[in-house]
Amino acid sequence: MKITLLPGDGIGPEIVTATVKVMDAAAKKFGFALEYDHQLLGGCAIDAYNDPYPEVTQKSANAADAVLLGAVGGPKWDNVDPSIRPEKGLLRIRKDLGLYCNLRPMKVSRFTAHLSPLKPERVENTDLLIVRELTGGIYFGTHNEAAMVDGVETASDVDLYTRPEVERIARKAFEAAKVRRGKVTSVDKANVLAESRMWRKIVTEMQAKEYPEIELNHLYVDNCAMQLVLNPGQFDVVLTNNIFGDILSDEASVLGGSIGLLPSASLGDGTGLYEPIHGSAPDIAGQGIANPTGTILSAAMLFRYSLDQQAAADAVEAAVEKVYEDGYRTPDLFGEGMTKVNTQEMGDLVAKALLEA
Ligand SMILES: NC(=O)c1ccc[n+]([C@@H]2O[C@H](COP(=O)([O-])OP(=O)(O)OC[C@H]3O[C@@H](n4cnc5c(N)ncnc54)[C@H](O)[C@@H]3O)[C@@H](O)[C@H]2O)c1
Ligand SMILES: CC(C)[C@H](C(=O)O)[C@@H](O)C(=O)O
Ligand SMILES: [Mg+2]
Repeated sequence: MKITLLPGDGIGPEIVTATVKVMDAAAKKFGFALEYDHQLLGGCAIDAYNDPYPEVTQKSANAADAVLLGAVGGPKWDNVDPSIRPEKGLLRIRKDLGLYCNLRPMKVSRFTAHLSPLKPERVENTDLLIVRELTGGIYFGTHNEAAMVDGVETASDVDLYTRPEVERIARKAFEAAKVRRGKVTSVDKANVLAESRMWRKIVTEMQAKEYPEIELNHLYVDNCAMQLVLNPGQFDVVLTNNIFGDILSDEASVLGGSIGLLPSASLGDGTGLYEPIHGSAPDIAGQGIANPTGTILSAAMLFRYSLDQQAAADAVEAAVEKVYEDGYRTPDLFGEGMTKVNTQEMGDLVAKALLEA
């Protein structure tokens, strides 16, 4: 099976290297072959091709069974033309592969709940899935960069959704809720935004017509941000648009102790892309201390959704659990009585636990 590897920038190459060890261990154990094609995306691709999503990467990704991404971006490219920023490369690959559905599961682990910024008893029952629309909304509306309009410097971004875009992502959320705990919370800003009012209307109609067995409630995004801290256990599936999903998933991630733990799957009708939810962490890049767990768990999602290797997916997740149970931690989660490990040691430990299970 062909996997395009896009390590990207900052800590990206470190966490992807650690994850490949785990993927290789899983392939060995479950008897399938993985063929990797390393390509460039983001800042490193700007340096090499003056293009954050060069043609060679496009060809590889489109031909692959799945794509594994580290992260892109960093201060080195902060002042490049906005049309070729590293992040633009990420948006382009999402659009090119038609990855409208971004799944960001957040389950607080019993091994890290005590490191949550909240009291452990407040977070220990948290098990939610953010279903984020990924190829529409304000990220993909017209961007007018700052320019003088009537003598005033002005910039704007258009927030646009169509009915089919809302319906297909809402369907993913309702279907996910069916095999979870049967509840969808749709998050919008319908008290202010026309886009949100249409979103809420469509989601409400779909629940009534097609998913009466699913419990649906709506929250404004500001209230949702507060509820995530106050009572995260109330959420099952959180359905939301591109920008709110981006913000709420970083907020939710840290309830379990570190943003380094959260994986994601970006799915459409073709090749899927898998990446941790965090960025290139320039502040710790090159030190070998980044937590690769979110990327390793993204590889588990890759096995599950793109390669149909369910046993391998379960085994990767179980191996991560075992390594945490045994007390190994990267510095972001290090505490009393734990054994401190670096990025590559964490990858080695998970690979070993998987092979020995
Ligand atoms: N999917 C992506 O490629 C992606 C996602 C988010 C941000 N970015 C980009 O990354 C760059 C940096 O963004 P930022 O600093 O706002 O967010 P970030 O997620 O890179 O970092 C935020 C904080 O979390 C820490 N952190 C992140 N991942 C970690 C890990 N695996 N282990 C331990 N600590 C970790 C960082 O050290 C930092 O303190 C920007 O250029 C941004 O656009 C890329
Ligand atoms: C880097 C950026 C474009 C990206 C996003 O906003 O989608 C990131 O923050 C994410 O969460 O994947
Ligand atoms: Mg983000």
